[in-house]
Amino acid sequence: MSLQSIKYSPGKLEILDQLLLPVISKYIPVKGVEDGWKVINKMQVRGAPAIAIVGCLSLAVEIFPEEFETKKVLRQEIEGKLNYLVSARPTAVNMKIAADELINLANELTKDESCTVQTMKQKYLDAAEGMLQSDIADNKAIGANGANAILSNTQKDSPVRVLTHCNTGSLATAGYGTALGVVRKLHELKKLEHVYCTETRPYNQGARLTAFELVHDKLPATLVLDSMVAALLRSKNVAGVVVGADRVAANGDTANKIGTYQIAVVAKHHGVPFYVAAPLTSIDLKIPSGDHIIIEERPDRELTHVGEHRIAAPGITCWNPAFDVTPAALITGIITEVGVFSPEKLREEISSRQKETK
Ligand SMILES: CSC[C@@H](O)[C@@H](O)C(=O)COP(=O)(O)O
Repeated sequence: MSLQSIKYSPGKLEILDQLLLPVISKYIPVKGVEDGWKVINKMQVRGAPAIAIVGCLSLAVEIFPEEFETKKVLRQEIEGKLNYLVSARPTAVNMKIAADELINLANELTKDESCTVQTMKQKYLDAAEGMLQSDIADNKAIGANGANAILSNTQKDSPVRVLTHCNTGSLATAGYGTALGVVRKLHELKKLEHVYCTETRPYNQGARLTAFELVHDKLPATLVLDSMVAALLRSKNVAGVVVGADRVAANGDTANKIGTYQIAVVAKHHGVPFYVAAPLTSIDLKIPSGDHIIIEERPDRELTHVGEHRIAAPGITCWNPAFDVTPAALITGIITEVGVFSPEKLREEISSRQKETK
């Protein structure tokens, strides 16, 4: 069984504390929105889809035991608290899209005279819980679409070597993963010769989390440092790079974990296809390009220390953007649950489908 980052039952939410992995596997309770904001901001839970699911479920467990006098009060609670959760980490769009969707639902139910306040609360709980189920199904579809795209660029019957960055697996989602879902699907099809995962400094999502998942699930895998990617693509016959996304703009520019951009540049130089795997909930058609994406900057300590151990010279200043933007021109295809699209086709293909799914 693959790792489970989020455990939920009505009124109870726990997350696997990703700051402690891979040394300690410990679930911690999330009792409400304040806890939800903190675990997202501290990165005890991280990965764009997992952030959104935990955020919305943290409000679900908070309102579960509460009684609301009117629908207006409940609606204000939903709007205020979801917007607060959006502020925990600004780059990934999934929490914002989920918040907007749930606030719309609350607005509609407030207007609907046949709906009681109890029914309105239950509908919020159902919608938040539904995100857990739909995320896994979407990831499986992304896995199948992505494996197919990578294999279609190669000689059909030979297993492939791929490279991935950061952690996009079960730990970053409700399960299975996006880019790591593509890797998992290749393995299920017996078409994965090898996966290379980058260390992903400074937070080491690759070395700590992706490597943990790959070892746990017994996939043929090797860890490389971020600085080894050019050497790797030159010498190891890698068939494709597949990474996740925190926000894809309408023109296909993609914000993802810092270091993604330079991998895309290196992939272009070596003629290696570069894929972004992202659910529709990571695609932000409201912004025309990556220039409009706010990049979160995190504390210097992530660069100067590994755990409690200082590795940088005291007194040095640091720059620590958590994400970078890969220009669409470097992206071969964006793998979604509804198909694989070139950046140029993204807006046209996705706009109707995002509406359909609402
Ligand atoms: C399916 S996870 C997609 C992205 O969120 C992932 O690639 C990433 O950049 C995670 O960053 P993180 O800072 O660990 O939340």
